Amino acid sequence: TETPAPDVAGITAALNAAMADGAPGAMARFSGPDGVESLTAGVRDRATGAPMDIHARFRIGSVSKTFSTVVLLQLVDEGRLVLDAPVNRYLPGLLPDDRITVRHLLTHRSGLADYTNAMFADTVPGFEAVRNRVFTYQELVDLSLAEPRTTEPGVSYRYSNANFVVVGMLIEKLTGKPVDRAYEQRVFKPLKLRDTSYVHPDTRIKGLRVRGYLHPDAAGEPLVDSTEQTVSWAQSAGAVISSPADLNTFTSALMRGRLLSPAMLEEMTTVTPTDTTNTRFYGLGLRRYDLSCGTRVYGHTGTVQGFYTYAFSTRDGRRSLSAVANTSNHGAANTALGGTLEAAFCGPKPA
Ligand SMILES: C[C@@H](NC(=O)[C@@H](C)NC(=O)CCCC[C@H](NC(=O)C[NH3+])C(=O)[O-])C(=O)O
Repeated sequence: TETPAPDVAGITAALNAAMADGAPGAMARFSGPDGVESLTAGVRDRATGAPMDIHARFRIGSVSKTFSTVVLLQLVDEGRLVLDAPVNRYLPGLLPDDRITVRHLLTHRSGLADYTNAMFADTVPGFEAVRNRVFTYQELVDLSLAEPRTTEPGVSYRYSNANFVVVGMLIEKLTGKPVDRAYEQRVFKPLKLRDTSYVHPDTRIKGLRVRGYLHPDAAGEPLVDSTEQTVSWAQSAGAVISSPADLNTFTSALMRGRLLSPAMLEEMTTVTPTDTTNTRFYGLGLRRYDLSCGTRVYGHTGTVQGFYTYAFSTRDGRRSLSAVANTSNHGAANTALGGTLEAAFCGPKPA
């Protein structure tokens, strides 16, 4: 089937809708057979009024989970660990259930509770309490284990940041190095992702950056500038910094098979439904969205204080979209931003 050209007006409309729904700014970058479309709206800094800039860097939240998954699956490809082995084989005594496997972590089917629900129940106080804190991986795992399991291992999809905290622990145990070295050597450098970094626990976004603004829970309260934080509450589950172009490069290279063996990429893109709409799926650290035109896109979404992100490619890696809005805790803005996917990959709506 021929690939429709992106609906550029539709992408712009989605960015403007995100702003109408409370984002100070938004931007999107589409890369396809006919070239690149870069679209920006609003501001990247409310104090200075500096306009959104397609080259600026921002926190990608859970899109980090796909970076962590790529590193771990490279280790599987190298025979360093086995997907269906118990996590406790590599991290003895860490988890209270030997039935929890590495695959259960990557598919959010481990049953490990997501400690962020309690941590951020009160959005702004919760954020202020941790924005400068530095957690060890073990402290985050302990927070999760203090809550009941959410499913028997492997039985149901239950999204949890704890899964990708354990993925970070596995990477550090198996490589003998901090996780940032693995990201750098195995993904950032080979793909020349010059705007992408993992600087935990440094709180800054270095270079040209987007400032992020957190919506408080109470309507009418002022936005909170949440740009500087350690993101130590997430680390390998959400602390990567990147840019629109680097995210396009990453998801495209992943789908083109530049990062994993064909067999491993097949494992990663083998999905199960995450809801009953039959359009949203999860593989290994990877979402699949089935769009209205039948196109399937693979990537991840991200939500971290002040930033909503989408980063997706088609299965052949020939078309990629990344989009960010510099707000969070405001679902309407996130849904509006998600409209960039249909516009980018399905083209103009039939009249
Ligand atoms: C869902 C998303 N997950 C992620 O990106 C991870 C890293 N983020 C979270 O789990 C949300 C933490 C709270 C954000 C805060 N919300 C609150 O504080 C709510 N009380 C905010 O919106 O900034 C994904 O996988 O797409």
